[in-house]
Amino acid sequence: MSFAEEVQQYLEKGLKELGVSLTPEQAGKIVSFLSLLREFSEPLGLTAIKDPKEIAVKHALDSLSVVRHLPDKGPILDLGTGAGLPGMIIKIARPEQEVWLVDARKKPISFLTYAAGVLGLKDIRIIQATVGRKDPLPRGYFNCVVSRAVSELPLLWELASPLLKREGFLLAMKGPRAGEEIEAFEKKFPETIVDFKEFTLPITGDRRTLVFVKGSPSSGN
Ligand SMILES: C[S@@+](CC[C@H](N)C(=O)[O-])C[C@H]1O[C@@H](n2cnc3c(N)ncnc32)[C@H](O)[C@@H]1O
Repeated sequence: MSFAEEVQQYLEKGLKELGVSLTPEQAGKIVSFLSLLREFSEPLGLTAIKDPKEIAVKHALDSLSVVRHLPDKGPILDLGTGAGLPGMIIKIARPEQEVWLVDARKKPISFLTYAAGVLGLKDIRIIQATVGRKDPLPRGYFNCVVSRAVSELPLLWELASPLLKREGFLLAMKGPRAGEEIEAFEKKFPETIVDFKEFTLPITGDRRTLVFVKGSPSSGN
């Protein structure tokens, strides 16, 4: 069985478990993206994961698990997208929504620009910038900033909050032991509204936590 066929099988199985439905075109684009990722992974140092099952679960299904929690409309930013995770998968799952992928490093940004062209994705902005350091991103513009494996919550909130609309929120993708981090965050930022959801990934059963942070209406973020 080819890499793409194997990834597709795991993806189909996992989508059922997640309760997410994609069109055949969207599923095909995800498989194509993961195949490109595998091809360019070693030369560009993009991701250490090579096994089709792990790629399907830890990259695609983990990224897809946030889609139902995203706002239906309005721009979304993936802060520290690296090889496009979760942002590229979100863009494929939400083709009509404006999605921005931002990373400080040049190589992943070149890869993502190429991949977006191959996949024919529209309304996607792929930008090399270090968020927080004279970055060119618009302030108060995004309905959601999503981020995986970039930093602890306090720094993430400091970077994300100026970019969010008043009603926007940060969605931080965390591992199984986010409780202490959330508690410490709430003490440091008592003016924020924090919520979280724990779940297990399909197929592997790995535990994950999604953390949602909003500025309180009176704090102006
Ligand atoms: C461990 S990688 C995670 C990449 C991807 N989100 C994932 O889950 O596979 C962290 C990424 O965040 C990027 N990063 C860290 N701080 C950043 C900042 N302030 N602005 C933009 N990118 C940042 C790094 O360049 C790196 O690519």
